[in-house]
Amino acid sequence: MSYEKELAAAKKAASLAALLCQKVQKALLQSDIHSKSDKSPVTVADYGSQALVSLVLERELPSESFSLVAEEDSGDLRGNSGQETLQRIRTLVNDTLANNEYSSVSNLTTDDVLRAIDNGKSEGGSRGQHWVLDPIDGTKGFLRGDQYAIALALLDEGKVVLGVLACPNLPLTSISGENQQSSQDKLGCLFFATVGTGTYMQPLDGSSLLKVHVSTTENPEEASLFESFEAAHSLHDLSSTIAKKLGFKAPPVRIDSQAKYGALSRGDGAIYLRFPHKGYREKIWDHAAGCIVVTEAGGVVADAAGNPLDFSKGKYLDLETGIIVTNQKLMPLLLKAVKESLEERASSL
Ligand SMILES: Nc1ncnc2c1ncn2[C@@H]1O[C@H](COP(=O)(O)O)[C@@H](OP(=O)(O)O)[C@H]1O
Ligand SMILES: [Mg+2]
Ligand SMILES: [Mg+2]
Ligand SMILES: [Mg+2]
Repeated sequence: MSYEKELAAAKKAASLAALLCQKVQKALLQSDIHSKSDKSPVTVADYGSQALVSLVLERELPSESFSLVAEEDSGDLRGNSGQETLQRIRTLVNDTLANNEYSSVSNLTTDDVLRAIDNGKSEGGSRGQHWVLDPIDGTKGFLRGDQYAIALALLDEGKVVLGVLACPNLPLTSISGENQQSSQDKLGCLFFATVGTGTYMQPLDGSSLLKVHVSTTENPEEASLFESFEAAHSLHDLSSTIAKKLGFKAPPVRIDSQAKYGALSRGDGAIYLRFPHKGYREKIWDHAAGCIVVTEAGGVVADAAGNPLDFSKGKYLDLETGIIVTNQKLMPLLLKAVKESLEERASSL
């Protein structure tokens, strides 16, 4: 089955959401940032992005069975304290629609916006098709002015069949360790993949198209390792033990969001390691798009036991703690180093 129509709609939706996020990041007001019940941050851009993607997908792909599993919900926007924020989201969404090809639907009410956000309430699963959305992945990076991604994927019978990653702050050129970033670098990448057809990258303005491949290096000494910027999201000391075992020379590249998967898909680095603290449960929207972007570029994504990720179990990924991403040649070596490091860590605790 081809997913051409779905891909075109997903690229449109993610690109439009990226425009909204860029506008907010440029002029971030303190009043735009809120704390969710789990204390994680959420901004008007997270909500606005979710509403836009939901609206564009529904409009481009009319279907009775539209299902979206997305990170945010409208709960905090419905009370009195949420009204000002809701108005701001509505203005952002309407302005973004009006300035693009959707001017005829840019008169949304606050109820329309709440409904669009809550469209993302599906639970996913192993039957039928479900869209999976992280409207801003890396909200902490977004707030720092660093990396973030709009991550959109499609599940069909429990498998990821399409993924789009919009990374507004990612340079179009490599971010590998030895490449010093310069302020001249052009920013803004869109990665996309459908099952069986490879991974492509284009500038967010759509001006050119490039097929990308993961690094084919077998030698960790010449490779970069990616991990979360936030130490609370991944055990930096554990990845450093693994890196030492493998003989990595370069320090890790720490960046936020699924931009890591995008950068890996074009060979900027060779390994991405993610080891959350005990008890954390990974959500499907944090990995679905990134996973297909890397695998279609020739890479492998696995949990710490070497099993592929299973996206068919609802909102959560059910896995052996840890996510590891690399090319086919390095995976056996990496799994061995991960296993040894985890055993050493367990015996020292
Ligand atoms: N304690 C924790 N351990 C691991 N991941 C966490 C975490 N708390 C939040 N996250 C997830 O880490 C994501 C960001 O990943 P990264 O560290 O690679 O930038 C967050 O996505 P959001 O920013 O969409 O909420 C969130 O889902
Ligand atoms: Mg979040
Ligand atoms: Mg996320
Ligand atoms: Mg998010």
